[in-house]
Amino acid sequence: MLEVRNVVKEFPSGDGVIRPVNGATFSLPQGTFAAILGRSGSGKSTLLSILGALDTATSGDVVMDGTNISQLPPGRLTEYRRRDIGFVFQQYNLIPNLSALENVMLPMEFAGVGKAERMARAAALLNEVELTEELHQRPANRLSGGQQQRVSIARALANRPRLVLADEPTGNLDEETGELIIELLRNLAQQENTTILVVTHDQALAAKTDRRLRLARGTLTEE
Ligand SMILES: Nc1ncnc2c1ncn2[C@@H]1O[C@H](COP(=O)(O)OP(=O)(O)OP(=O)(O)O)[C@@H](O)[C@H]1O
Repeated sequence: MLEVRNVVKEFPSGDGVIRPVNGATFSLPQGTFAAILGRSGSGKSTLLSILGALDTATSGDVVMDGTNISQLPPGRLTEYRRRDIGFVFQQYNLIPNLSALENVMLPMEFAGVGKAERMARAAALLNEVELTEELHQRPANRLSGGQQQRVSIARALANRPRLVLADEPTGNLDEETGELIIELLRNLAQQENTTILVVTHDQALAAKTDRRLRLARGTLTEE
């Protein structure tokens, strides 16, 4: 269960501050597939960074399965990010000179998983995202945008994270490919019992999630 309690994030701005997140409170039971909606500049990426421990909240608490992330020392925070969070980005962020298989194996190497297990898990995940034929292709020259995003989803799931954060994962894809990616995320949330939180502008895609949270003027409302 992910619990977000009264999270506030301020940035200095001129003489004062801006507060793109101003008292966000919600909770997501494990395995939920949820969307965050909101206009450009409404603070969606800021909130995602806080949940993924890439940034810290000004105040408030993020609690994952009873552990208050907001109070972890820096070393434990890195461990939390590495072990419990998977990230999916609009730009895929794959390593161009590594094969699809090697890209998915990499986070497991950082987590200290042995080579045979890394290979087996990476191949199984790439099979789940229907890239069995592309294991040894390199993203840069041989994979389409949709295929690269599927590799990045497999990579995000590599260490069996409790939470996957996806920032506009379909932003660079055509409508049909975008729908396939969302479908895939939904199925994986169920199969792997991972909570998935997707930031999207796309209402049609958001409609496929279990929960929709709208961020406006710093606060979240359930749609
Ligand atoms: N590091 C920072 N320093 C100062 N201001 C910031 C910082 N990061 C974000 N902001 C400001 O916080 C507000 C929210 O930005 P954020 O990127 O979270 O919005 P968003 O909803 O993700 O937007 P988009 O949909 O365009 O990606 C914006 O006004 C932005 O300029």
